[in-house]
Amino acid sequence: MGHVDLQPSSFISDFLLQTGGVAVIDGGLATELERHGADLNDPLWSAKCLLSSPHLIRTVHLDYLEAGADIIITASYQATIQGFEARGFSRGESEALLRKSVEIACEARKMYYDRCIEFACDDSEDGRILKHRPILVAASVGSYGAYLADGSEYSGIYGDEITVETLKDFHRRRVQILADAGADLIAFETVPNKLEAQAYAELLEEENIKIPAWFSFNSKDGVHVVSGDSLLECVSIAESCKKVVSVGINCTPPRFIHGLILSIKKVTTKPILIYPNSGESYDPEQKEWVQKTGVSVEDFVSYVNKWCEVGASLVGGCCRTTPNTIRAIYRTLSNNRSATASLKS
Ligand SMILES: C[S+](C)CC[C@H](N)C(=O)O
Ligand SMILES: N[C@@H](CCS)C(=O)O
Ligand SMILES: [Zn+2]
Repeated sequence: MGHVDLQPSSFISDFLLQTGGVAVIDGGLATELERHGADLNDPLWSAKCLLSSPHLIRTVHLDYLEAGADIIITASYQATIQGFEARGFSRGESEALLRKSVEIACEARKMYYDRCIEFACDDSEDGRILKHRPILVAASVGSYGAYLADGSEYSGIYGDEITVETLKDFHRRRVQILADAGADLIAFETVPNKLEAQAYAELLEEENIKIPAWFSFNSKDGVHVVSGDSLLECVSIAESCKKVVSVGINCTPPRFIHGLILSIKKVTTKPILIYPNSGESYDPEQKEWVQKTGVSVEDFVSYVNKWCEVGASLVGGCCRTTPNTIRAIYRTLSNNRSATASLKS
């Protein structure tokens, strides 16, 4: 990926030095797969495409890189060994599918670099950003609630039977496989409650996971994480874990982000990441979004500089955001980023 130090403490700060102070995360992966015609009404949701259309996943990763993303997130959000086994795959086949999610993203990065050499230009006439730069592949780990495939990652209510140990057992092998598959970091995404944050932090330490991680929580009131647990307590768990290199918020309406960054800043010294959704709401029964309840790309992007001013260092989009959103974020940030880079040179 370039010359980024692999020490957790400086991993993101070194990367940010190379990106001009702020890094761009990609946008909704499942959203784009659906926009290209994939039917995700399935317990595996976006992970279904690892079986049916890996080429489409690669295309979407490439589209995000050409829109200016510095970090792409793999299609493993709802890819679990338990979910694949329920589909009739063997343990070995299920593990291979997890690895495949990382391989696809790495292939897209390689193809992108090849295109940069072929068409060398920072901003081509057709709007593609073909700029050789360090690119990180983040291996997505969606929550236990995502595996339940009923929208539980938006409630975070797992019931009394689910404990830290249950969650560690659920995620252990999956995290080990993804960590050894060639990704640069693990993206624990859409973390809905404190219990799961605790389980991830313990797994990172106990399993001696060799790559760093980020923790990204979701909120539906701008104050707590979705379960109602304290955001500050959740962020503090991330703050205490040396292997966590960034902490923040994803898949949360843009209107809450400003306040959430101000809260997070009180309890972390780590770089803050945010990749909100469009603000639309999700119907878990139909597995569909309630359209037109969110904000336009223009409104979304109008917040971006403010989010950075108050402390966000990595900015992208989650569900219902597209390469257009990411291109607009890239453009909004690029003036600031080149100014920072020239000050440092
Ligand atoms: C982030 S939500 C839109 C993911 C989808 C959910 N786990 C489902 O299977 O419906
Ligand atoms: N990385 C996942 C997150 C879903 S909340 C996606 O973009 O589909
Ligand atoms: Zn999302």
